[in-house]
Amino acid sequence: MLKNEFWYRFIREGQLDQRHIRCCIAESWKRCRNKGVDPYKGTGQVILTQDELRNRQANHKTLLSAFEILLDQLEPLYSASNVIFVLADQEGYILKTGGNSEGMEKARTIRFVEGVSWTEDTVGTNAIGTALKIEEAITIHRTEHYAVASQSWVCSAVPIRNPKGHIIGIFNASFVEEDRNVSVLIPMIKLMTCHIELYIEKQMTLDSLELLSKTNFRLTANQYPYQLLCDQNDIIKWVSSTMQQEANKYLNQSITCLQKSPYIVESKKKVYSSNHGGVIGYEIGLSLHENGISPETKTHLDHFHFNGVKGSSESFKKILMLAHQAAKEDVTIHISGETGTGKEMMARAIHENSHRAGQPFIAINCGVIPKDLLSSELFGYVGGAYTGAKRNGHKGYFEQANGGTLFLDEIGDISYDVQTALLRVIQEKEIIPIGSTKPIPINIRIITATHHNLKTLVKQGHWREDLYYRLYVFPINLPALRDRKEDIQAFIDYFSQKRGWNSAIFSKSILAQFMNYTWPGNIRELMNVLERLKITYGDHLPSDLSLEDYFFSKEGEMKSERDHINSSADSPKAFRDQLEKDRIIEALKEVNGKVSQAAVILDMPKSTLYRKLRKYDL
Ligand SMILES: Nc1ncnc2c1ncn2[C@@H]1O[C@H](COP(=O)(O)OP(=O)(O)OP(=O)(O)O)[C@@H](O)[C@H]1O
Repeated sequence: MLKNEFWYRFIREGQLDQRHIRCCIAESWKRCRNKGVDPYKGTGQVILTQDELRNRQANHKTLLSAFEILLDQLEPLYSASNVIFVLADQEGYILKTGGNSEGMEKARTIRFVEGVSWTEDTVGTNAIGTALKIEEAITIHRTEHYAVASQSWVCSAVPIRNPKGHIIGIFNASFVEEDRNVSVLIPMIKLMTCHIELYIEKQMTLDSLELLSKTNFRLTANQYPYQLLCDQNDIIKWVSSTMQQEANKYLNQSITCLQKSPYIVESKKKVYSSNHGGVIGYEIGLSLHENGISPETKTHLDHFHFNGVKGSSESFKKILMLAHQAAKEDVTIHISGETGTGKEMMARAIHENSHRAGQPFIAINCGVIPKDLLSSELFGYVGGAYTGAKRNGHKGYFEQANGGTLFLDEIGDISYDVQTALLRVIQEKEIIPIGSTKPIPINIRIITATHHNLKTLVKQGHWREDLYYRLYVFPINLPALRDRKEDIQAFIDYFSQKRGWNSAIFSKSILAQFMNYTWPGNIRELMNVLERLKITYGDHLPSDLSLEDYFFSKEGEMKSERDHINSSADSPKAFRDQLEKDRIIEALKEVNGKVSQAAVILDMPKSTLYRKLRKYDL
């Protein structure tokens, strides 16, 4: 049987002789038949306009350069034979052809030329179209082509991939000679394709470097406070200093990640290479959504379960939004904020809204555990590890929290040695209890908190920079109560209701004093003041009562205290401690020294209160 008899049988009768037709060809013919491709046509039919072709070529500048450089080098090869080389894009449009002039002339007769679509759907089974379909290199011999127009050709095509493995084009070699040894064709073209891919990779690195050198772009800087640079593939490569805090979240992510962010893309402008004139990336100008919350996230906020006052202030809504995102992503979180702003409460809420809910949540205040005991408390020890150790050893907090969340409060207070050990645990995801050699795998989310400015501690050399970056992955900065005063009424209602008090008894004058005060002890102090008023007056709160004696500090003193807090890294702790000590004394006085009752008033476990009594020598 003549070779094209198999083709005739399929076209006329739909018969496929599996012994003589390669499987990949049989599959392709079936696809062509299903798509209704006309086997008696098969010359190029779908043709781009000049402008469309120019646009496609501009979008594939690097690919074209690589192809043209290769063509120059292949000149001795094609001048001696009628081979032609074809570059197509990832959609099968021919971007460029080159090679033997006689071969090019023949190619023109079937419209195998620039700007023409050369897919299976348009011209039937062919090397370019079928290679795109099966995502593999393929040679199509003469009558294996579905359409007669191409049946005097032998063509080989290899997909060109970018460094991520995505197909960005096709490199094809075609010729019309009868008796050529085609077995070397595919390896040869694969080698050439490798050259193209290496060239593209090198060029992408150079483009990336050039893009980063353009970070001082001014065009959008005055217009938009937030800016990004993306590479050609829309991957974020640089964020402006106004977004620096969130750099970790966005760098090397696709720009589509902004859809769930508080930012809106306002402008996108091409960045051209000064070297080759092609597009190397985009300048993106951003603005904030109204209230800094994207509409999508806003609808999700209600689903974040928070066991306390959410309030209505925009500042806290933003925090809830961040917490909601953080809860879903299992990232390491650092919560900062003044004393009593609800850092532990937020850490717990994040845990409860995460996939780790139901697993342990362990909260430790690193600041109150004696420095020499902290390591053994965190990492545990085996029996007989050191003098004074428990006989059966001790399970450290890391192990206790395994599977869940470990909240390390006052992380700024830990020693350099503990920092080193902590870094190791984060990197290795295992702990080795003191006195043991056997590592225990650990799978937890770490949330840290501090009133210190960790960055300052790093600058001063007290804190390991590498650990800082490990912990500071997702920062959440809780607002002070004075910055969310619109929530004060909600807090009054909440705490009053919890203690069975009617919040309607607060006169306008008392509420005004609440609103005018600066709340250095934040929510905890507000809770305390309410508690003391309740104990003192019950339901008979005088409407003209002056709260001066109930507030931690008079307004004048308060201001200087706050200035003091802001000016030094160490003083807030002393200030906080004083505040806490005063609270404890007050509570004890009120219940005639009964620790368990004082613990209820102070809203802390009895064991914590005992620890604090020791700490403050009470
Ligand atoms: N949004 C809220 N709704 C109701 N109660 C809250 C809220 N935020 C905090 N509280 C209460 O305020 C008190 C202080 O909160 P928390 O201990 O979480 O603060 P903190 O910032 O961790 O304090 P510190 O820095 O002193 O450790 C707790 O009794 C907590 O229950």
